[in-house]
Amino acid sequence: MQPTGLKPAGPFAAPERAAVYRAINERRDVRGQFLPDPVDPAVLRRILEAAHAAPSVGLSQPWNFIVIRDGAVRAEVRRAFEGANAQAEAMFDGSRRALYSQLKLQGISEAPLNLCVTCDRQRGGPVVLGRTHDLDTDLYSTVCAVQNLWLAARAEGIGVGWVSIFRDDDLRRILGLPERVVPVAYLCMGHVNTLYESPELEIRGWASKRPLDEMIFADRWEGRP
Ligand SMILES: Cc1cc2c(cc1C)N(C[C@H](O)[C@H](O)[C@H](O)COP(=O)(O)O)c1[nH]c(=O)[nH]c(=O)c1N2
Repeated sequence: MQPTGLKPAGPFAAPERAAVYRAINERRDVRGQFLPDPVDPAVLRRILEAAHAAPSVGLSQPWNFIVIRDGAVRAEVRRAFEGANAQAEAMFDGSRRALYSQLKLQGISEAPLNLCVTCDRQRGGPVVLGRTHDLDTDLYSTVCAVQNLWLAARAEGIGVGWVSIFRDDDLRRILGLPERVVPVAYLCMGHVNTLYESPELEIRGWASKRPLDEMIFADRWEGRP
């Protein structure tokens, strides 16, 4: 007799597996391909349900989703990006700086929907199972929710672009976040007709994908000390 709550768990049927891997492999970070069409609330709901189904430390579910449609708020966020991006550009030298200045790194105003995924660092109380020795596991949990969201959005034909070039204080002020709440991911979202076949940063010559075999070590760290 199986204990209550268990159900059979075998591999998915081949087309279902293919769909999962397709979503993973065809997910892209979107900056410039957003269409102005609004995102259907039912579609957004499914995408947020996917995010909310993510694993979380001690089942603390530390995330919130701030849904931003207001153009005035987006304009303010866009200004915050411009300020931080000017600082960012100055951190690179020579030809890297020139290339950086040509990259489009956000679609805040073009995307009809922006979403800030936050992490409440006090969710679940003072002691959370699994977070007792690594306080950042609530942040890792929130990132799991972001990845679920990103994959579900791909399956729905909704592009997502993550923007992290902000001064923390700016986002906090604009979105009215209390001290205990961390803005983990600022996402631009909207319908897309086309997506790049590989990461745009690779196509534009900024960075390239590394082979998986370089990433796999056996038993111990095998890279540079
Ligand atoms: C935590 C974090 C933060 C950012 C990003 C991603 C992640 C995970 N990415 C997107 C990033 O550049 C992109 O994921 C990689 O280049 C790989 O491309 P694909 O996502 O596979 O298309 C990103 N992109 C961008 O244009 N502006 C940004 O500020 C950021 N910030």
